[in-house]
Amino acid sequence: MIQVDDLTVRYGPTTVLHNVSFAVAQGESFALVGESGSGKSTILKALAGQVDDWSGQMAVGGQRVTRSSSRAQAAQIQMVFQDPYGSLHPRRTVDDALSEPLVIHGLSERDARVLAMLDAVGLARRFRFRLPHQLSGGQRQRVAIARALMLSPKVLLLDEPTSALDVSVQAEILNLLKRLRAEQRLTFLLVTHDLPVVSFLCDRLAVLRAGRVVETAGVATLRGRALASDYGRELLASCEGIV
Ligand SMILES: Nc1ncnc2c1ncn2[C@@H]1O[C@H](COP(=O)(O)OP(=O)(O)OP(=O)(O)O)[C@@H](O)[C@H]1O
Repeated sequence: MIQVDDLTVRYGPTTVLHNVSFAVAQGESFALVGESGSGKSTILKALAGQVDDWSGQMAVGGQRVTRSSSRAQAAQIQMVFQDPYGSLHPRRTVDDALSEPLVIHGLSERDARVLAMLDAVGLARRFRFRLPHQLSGGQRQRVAIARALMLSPKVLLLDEPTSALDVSVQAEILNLLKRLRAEQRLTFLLVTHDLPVVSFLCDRLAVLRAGRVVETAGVATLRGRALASDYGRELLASCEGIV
């Protein structure tokens, strides 16, 4: 479903990704882990067409990502960010946020679709006309997830989707993502610092360091604390006892 080959990305004179390659099968949940600045978010941005200076090949659902990917193609890939305040307009209601993708893509039955999506993400219908600041962090993240799913994408790119939330709320959102993935046969590409999140939500992971993939492994290898690379072992040591 996602194929990345030899992806190199530059910001000005600085190369931040060096020949990154990995593949994610349909329905799979794949994590990108690694220290801050290793280039994890840049991979998501490149797949979403938000990076200008790149080389290599990327494809989603068999369609190559190009510098001018079409709107129809973009609808197949949606992003969810760490901080839903960043992605939700402060003066637009939940209803606005969920209706907007439908309006842009000329889709009908907006009322029914918005209500069905509120139900799908476990947000009571009474929140429909609230503003983001009238919601809790977890509720806002449910809205951001709902918005990302409005166009029935095949792939969700998740950038630290729970790291801004309280621990108890993190578990709720992780459970929600797990359920939605199964129900909607989604493919996940997830950026996180949090190895327990990988263990809970993912099938495989790639370990990044300084813009390079140093290891790709199955989640059983992570749970068995058997990552092969030196850096993978360092990451495991930093969360001793909790993976
Ligand atoms: N728009 C930008 N312009 C210039 N440099 C950037 C830009 N965005 C990211 N970078 C740099 O690219 C490198 C990779 O950043 P990226 O955000 O992909 O890392 P990350 O692994 O996701 O880090 P974090 O976990 O902190 O989000 C970093 O050195 C960062 O400073």
